[in-house]
Amino acid sequence: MTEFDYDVLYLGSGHATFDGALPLAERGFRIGVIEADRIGGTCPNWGCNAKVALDEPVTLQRELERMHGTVAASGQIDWPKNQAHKQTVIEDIPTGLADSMEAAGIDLIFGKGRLVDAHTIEVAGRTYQADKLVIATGMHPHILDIPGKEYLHDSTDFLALKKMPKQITIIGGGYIALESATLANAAGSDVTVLLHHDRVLRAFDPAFVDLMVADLKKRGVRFIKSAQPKAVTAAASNLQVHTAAGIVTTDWILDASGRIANTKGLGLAELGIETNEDGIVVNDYLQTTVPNIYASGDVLSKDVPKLTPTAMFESRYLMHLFAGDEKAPIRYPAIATTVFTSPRIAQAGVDIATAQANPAIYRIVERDLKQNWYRQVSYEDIAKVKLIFNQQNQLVGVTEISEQAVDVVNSLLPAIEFGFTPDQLERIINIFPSISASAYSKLA
Ligand SMILES: Cc1cc2nc3c(=O)[nH]c(=O)nc-3n(C[C@H](O)[C@H](O)[C@H](O)COP(=O)(O)OP(=O)(O)OC[C@H]3O[C@@H](n4cnc5c(N)ncnc54)[C@H](O)[C@@H]3O)c2cc1C
Ligand SMILES: NC(=O)c1ccc[n+]([C@@H]2O[C@H](COP(=O)([O-])OP(=O)(O)OC[C@H]3O[C@@H](n4cnc5c(N)ncnc54)[C@H](O)[C@@H]3O)[C@@H](O)[C@H]2O)c1
Repeated sequence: MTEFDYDVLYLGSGHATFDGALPLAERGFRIGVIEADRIGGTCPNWGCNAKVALDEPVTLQRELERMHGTVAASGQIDWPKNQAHKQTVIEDIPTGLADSMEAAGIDLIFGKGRLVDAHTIEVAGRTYQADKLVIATGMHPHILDIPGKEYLHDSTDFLALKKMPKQITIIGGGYIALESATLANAAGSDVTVLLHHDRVLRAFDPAFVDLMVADLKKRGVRFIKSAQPKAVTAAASNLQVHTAAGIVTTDWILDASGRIANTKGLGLAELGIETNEDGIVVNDYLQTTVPNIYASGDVLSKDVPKLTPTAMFESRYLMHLFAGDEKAPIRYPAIATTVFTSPRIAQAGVDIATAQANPAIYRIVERDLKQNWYRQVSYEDIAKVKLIFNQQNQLVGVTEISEQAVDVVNSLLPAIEFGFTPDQLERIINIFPSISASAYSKLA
């Protein structure tokens, strides 16, 4: 191994890298991390952290609204202040991460990396060699290739808006489209969502998605179905989006039509590393078609959701594999996910579509949580849960729509992942009253 500069060299510094690279370095491995942009990648800089910081006032606004005047406040969001607060909260994260990595002995190499052979990456004319390479280059926003595409903005631009435009048009019906629609609407913008077909958030329970969309419509968000954009033109004081369903006039356009794996320009094809439309193809050990080159995080072609906790799990799996304390293929646990709308929709484990398709295996119990006295404390009016049990009465899946859905799903996750039996469920004594106590009540 000593002929190489490093034991492991990572391309990219996001969660798919640092959650595993750090402990690996602490265990004495020689690690290099190459980063072309900000340390930490999408999640802390242009994703989860930025988004959830901007969303905090929305949660508060909704709670004030539900309290029906118990607390006197307008709930109006001061967008420039919200933006400034978000910036304060996230701006030191890259430095903090870089300091931790350097303190653990990791070499940070800045610049755009490209593989030149199975052990070598070139950055700005210099080459670095390692026994193992990990490609963790993430994804970038897809931008529609239409006339006037220069007027389209991506989620990074949206999360950095200094001033909230009066009118926003959002293209797409995925996580980013719905979260941004919620945020912009709550901040006072007039929001139109252009849908490719007729449904949004296809990975979630359609009945719960309909409830959330109905609430957004009530708040003034306009959804236009089958409105594929064909062109954008500039008028005197605004923009016009020409769609299959007519012309939409707007001040600002967010293109949230998906994200694409960063596989181009890395020299992958030259090395015979297989890729497809979804990313880099790997085996169950996250190994590419070149045995000493691995891939991790969003850049992977995979069946599990492309989320931060998935990237973290993969980077830690590789850490254990490289350190020799893991020999088995990767085995993903139940992965919890939410869309940060208001109310949220969160889910984990077996999903509703699978449960409905297999009634002999799964039993779905639906509860309207408005009847739950604890939810009445915070006047939760859109609050429903679907619990999925197997034939042994073990909880195998949950999906909830409510303001507190994230905490409910997180608190039920151990029961799902470890297959708690009814007897074990009875032994769980949560703090009372609390959301976890409410989530676990009547499960056994
Ligand atoms: C707006 C938004 C909101 C999101 N919200 C959530 C959320 O709430 N919860 C959640 O779980 N997930 C969320 N996600 C998804 C989450 O951000 C990703 O799943 C996660 O960041 C993936 O980590 P990664 O390390 O695989 O990729 P990234 O974090 O994208 O890191 C890849 C890194 O590689 C670098 N890189 C790329 N090419 C090269 C090269 N050639 N040389 C050197 N460096 C290179 C990039 O600059 C980048 O820093 C969100 C994503 C977006 C866009
Ligand atoms: N809360 C979270 O965990 C969170 C939040 C944001 C993003 N993310 C992650 O980031 C990734 C990207 O999110 P996203 O919302 O960009 O993607 P997405 O795949 O969730 O949604 C893309 C949307 O664009 C639409 N679309 C696709 N092609 C189109 C076209 N040509 N014209 C018009 N519309 C088109 C799709 O129908 C879909 O509704 C996802 O993998 C997601 O896991 C997660």
